[in-house]
Amino acid sequence: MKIKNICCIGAGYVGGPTMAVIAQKCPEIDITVVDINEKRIAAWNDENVDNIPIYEPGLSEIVEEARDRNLFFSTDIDAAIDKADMIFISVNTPTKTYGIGKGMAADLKYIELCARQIARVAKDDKIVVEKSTLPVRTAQALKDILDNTGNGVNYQILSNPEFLAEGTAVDDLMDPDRVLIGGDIDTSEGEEAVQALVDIYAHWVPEDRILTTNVWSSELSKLTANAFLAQRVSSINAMSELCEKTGADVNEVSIAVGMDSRIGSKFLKSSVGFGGSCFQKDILNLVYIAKSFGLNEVADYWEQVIIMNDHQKKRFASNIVKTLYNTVSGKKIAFLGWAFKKDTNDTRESAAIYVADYLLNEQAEIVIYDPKVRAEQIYADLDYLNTRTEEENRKQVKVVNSAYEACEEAHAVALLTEWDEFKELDWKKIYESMLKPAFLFDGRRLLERKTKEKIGFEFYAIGS
Ligand SMILES: NC(=O)C1=CN([C@@H]2O[C@H](COP(=O)(O)OP(=O)(O)OC[C@H]3O[C@@H](n4cnc5c(N)ncnc54)[C@H](O)[C@@H]3O)[C@@H](O)[C@H]2O)C=CC1
Ligand SMILES: O=C(O)[C@H]1O[C@H](OP(=O)(O)OP(=O)(O)OC[C@H]2O[C@@H](n3ccc(=O)[nH]c3=O)[C@H](O)[C@@H]2O)[C@H](O)[C@@H](O)[C@@H]1O
Repeated sequence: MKIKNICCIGAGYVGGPTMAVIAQKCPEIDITVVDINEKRIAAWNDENVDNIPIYEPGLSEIVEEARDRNLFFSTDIDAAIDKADMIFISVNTPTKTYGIGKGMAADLKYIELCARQIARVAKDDKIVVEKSTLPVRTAQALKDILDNTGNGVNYQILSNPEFLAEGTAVDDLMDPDRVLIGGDIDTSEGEEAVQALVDIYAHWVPEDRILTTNVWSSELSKLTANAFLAQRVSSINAMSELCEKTGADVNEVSIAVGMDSRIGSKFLKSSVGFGGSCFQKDILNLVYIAKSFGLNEVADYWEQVIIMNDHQKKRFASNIVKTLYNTVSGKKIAFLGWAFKKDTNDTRESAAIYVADYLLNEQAEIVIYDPKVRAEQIYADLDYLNTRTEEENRKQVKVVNSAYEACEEAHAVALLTEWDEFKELDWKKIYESMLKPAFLFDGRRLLERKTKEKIGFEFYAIGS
């Protein structure tokens, strides 16, 4: 079966870049990415390609090449569904904030709305692809909704989880470690649907890296991969606290441990804590699923990854207060970085938000600089926590356009995101503009201790 038209529901961090790359690699397929968010679609269509809503190195060039050739962004969801042979669902699946499973389970209302819309609109057979990260067995629920419309349309449901990381989305999509496709491989229709998706990826991914499994293995592998990755960060962060007490250095420990080929060197960088839209939500979801099967030990095991991460963020913030003579009330703290990692404008669950909230509770004044995050986003992140009024957040927090401006007359600088440009700053100039003693807290192990101490900073870095 040859796919001619694809519709992707959800023009976010996954839907946008993923479809842009498929469009570039498969010029014979027409791809329409749709969303209910009109502003987002307008931004994807912005004449100036630098204004597309998601910042990812290399993405704007690809969008520029494929847009209006075989890549389209639209709010006309019905039309795109009607035309498509294959429909990707790439909508958000946040943690539930209400009802049963509140604070843990994945909220599947957006997924269900998509399924109902497809069921209402579709007139001919469709392959529906789960691109969003979903609890294991969600495909069954999708199938129930789609099959019960009684309009004679046949659906094949595939699971094709996305493993891209933000900041490297384009590279990850161009050269993935693996592409995972789960389908109903016991039937010939299922096999045919799986093959249709394999054929798309095979335009640029070597076939030995395209893995096909049953649907449940595919759904569960995505949650497992994120849990394992986050667990590595929590594991090294747990060691960072022990390093600080013993004179060991977490970077040295990480290199020594990572050289064991059974352990591997990647994802062992100690930090102020992992952020991002997915690690926490996906682990909470895993914990919820385990509990719902009565697997309490399994649930507790994975929950500890989150507990450790919360501890790391809190410990970084409380260390700032302790070091600044047990009070930051009325003191100016400069924040370098707000995004949850470098090379992205995404701030979801960024450690910086929680460190700021802690310090604001201690009545600090915070001045923030991030090269890619806008002031409205920073205020929205703080307001979302509901810890204080919007007016108070605006009074206590300022957002500025340069690192130097942020640090001027600050009592302390906290480095929260590992942007490369922070390494190149004129740290002597920063030191001179600060109040003394000038404290520098490196939450990312980005800066070299020796040179900063030589300048005169009181220097603290995670894990040393
Ligand atoms: N952000 C990431 O790096 C990764 C995310 N994922 C998963 O991919 C999924 C999507 O994540 P993101 O792209 O980050 O989310 P996002 O929030 O950036 O984008 C989702 C989009 O779906 C739209 N949407 C929601 N309901 C809709 C509906 N009924 N009809 C049309 N549009 C609708 C929203 O308006 C939004 O623009 C999630 O399940 C996430 O766990 C997987 C791998 C990486
Ligand atoms: O499902 C998802 O959303 C994605 O989640 C992560 O990608 P992402 O969150 O974009 O970014 P990561 O590079 O994984 O970083 C996550 C957080 O962990 C932190 N981190 C990462 C690695 C490390 O060694 N130390 C560390 O503190 C980062 O600073 C960041 O805050 C996974 O890496 C992707 O494979 C997955 O597709």
